[in-house]
Amino acid sequence: MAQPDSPAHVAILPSPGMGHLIPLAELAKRLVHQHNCSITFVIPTDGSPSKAQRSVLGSLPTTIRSVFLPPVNLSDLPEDVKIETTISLTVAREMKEPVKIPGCLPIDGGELLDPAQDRKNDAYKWLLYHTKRYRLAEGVMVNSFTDLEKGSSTGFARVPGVEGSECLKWLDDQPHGSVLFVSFGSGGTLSLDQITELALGLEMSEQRFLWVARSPNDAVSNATFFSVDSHEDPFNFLPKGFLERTKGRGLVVPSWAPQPQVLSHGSTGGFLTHCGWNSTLESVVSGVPLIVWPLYAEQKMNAWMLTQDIKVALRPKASGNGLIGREEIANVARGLMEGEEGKRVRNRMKDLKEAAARVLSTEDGSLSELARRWKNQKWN
Ligand SMILES: O=c1ccn([C@@H]2O[C@H](COP(=O)(O)OP(=O)(O)O[C@H]3O[C@H](CO)[C@@H](O)[C@H](O)[C@H]3O)[C@@H](O)[C@H]2O)c(=O)[nH]1
Repeated sequence: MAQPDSPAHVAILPSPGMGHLIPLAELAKRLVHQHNCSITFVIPTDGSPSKAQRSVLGSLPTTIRSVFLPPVNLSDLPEDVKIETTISLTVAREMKEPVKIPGCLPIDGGELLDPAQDRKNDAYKWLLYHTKRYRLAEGVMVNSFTDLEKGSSTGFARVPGVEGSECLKWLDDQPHGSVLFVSFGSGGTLSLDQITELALGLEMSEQRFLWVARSPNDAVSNATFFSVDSHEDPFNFLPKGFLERTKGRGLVVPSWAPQPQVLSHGSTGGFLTHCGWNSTLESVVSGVPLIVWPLYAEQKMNAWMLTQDIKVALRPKASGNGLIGREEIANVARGLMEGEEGKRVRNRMKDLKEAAARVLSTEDGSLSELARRWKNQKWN
């Protein structure tokens, strides 16, 4: 409850999906740094927070706090449920299910340790404070042994560390502007046949590439929207011998890569993207031209704008069976990285990068006005 000259405390409720959390995290940083607001993220979820969510939230200044709402059980929804319904239910429902801690048997909330029971109590805040700091440690010694707590030790080993640095190191060794980054956002998945065509197309193109691969889903194209992680090892679905044949020239990473850092790396020269809006903006900010491959949501509209209006992207065509074939992928990848058409979109992207830098370096008038209104708001 802000007094006229005390800083506003803003609660941000991002709807599910990394593509919604990431821009709000950027907004939160601006509100803290430029307008002295304090921020609490209130995050809905259908399970335990994903690695990617934890990594974004963990990278924020300590003045930005986050609390996770109890996970919602969505298992009784019909199979053909649309993502908009799932998102709405995740934001609206109260959870009565046992808490799912990674690697552990689901446990009734009442059985959790005492300080977790009363959110108003200081002990609860200290519990959150200390547990969040565990991830800062290089390692953790635990007074137990694996056979006693198999599940939880596996879950614990999956907590994110310096993951992602592998691909940045690999990029360091590649020539300037030579690598095509291939990624379908936080939720995008392809069918098995399409994965095969994409892999063989990248191979045929003879371009360098960094591909964030997920296991296939033949039914929907946004199968990892909520969880990011593939359910099965994506490498099991690549064509036989593909990794060996492209070794050195291509790198495949499972499920997630540090995308903004990849896009701003000097070796990255193109981005094959599903056209999520954040991916689009991140590419613009880094001046990286695009190959557009829209999958769901409003991505076709973004692809249209990028190819037809501002003309910073090339678009491969699907064949009669709905698949984008390997030859088409190879041609478009070569076209972007080496062709005349690629040169044209690259130059336009360079101009846009400069325009984006101008916007980022100036004070945002509308945000200042909003912060001023929040600050002066009279609360009942
Ligand atoms: O391996 C990865 C994959 C993604 N990201 C990040 O995740 C975000 C993905 O956002 P976005 O490109 O917008 O894709 P979605 O997560 O699919 O976003 C949803 O929300 C967007 C609006 O916020 C819409 O434009 C999209 O269509 C919708 O799918 C970006 O910041 C990426 O940098 C990574 O860091 N590493």
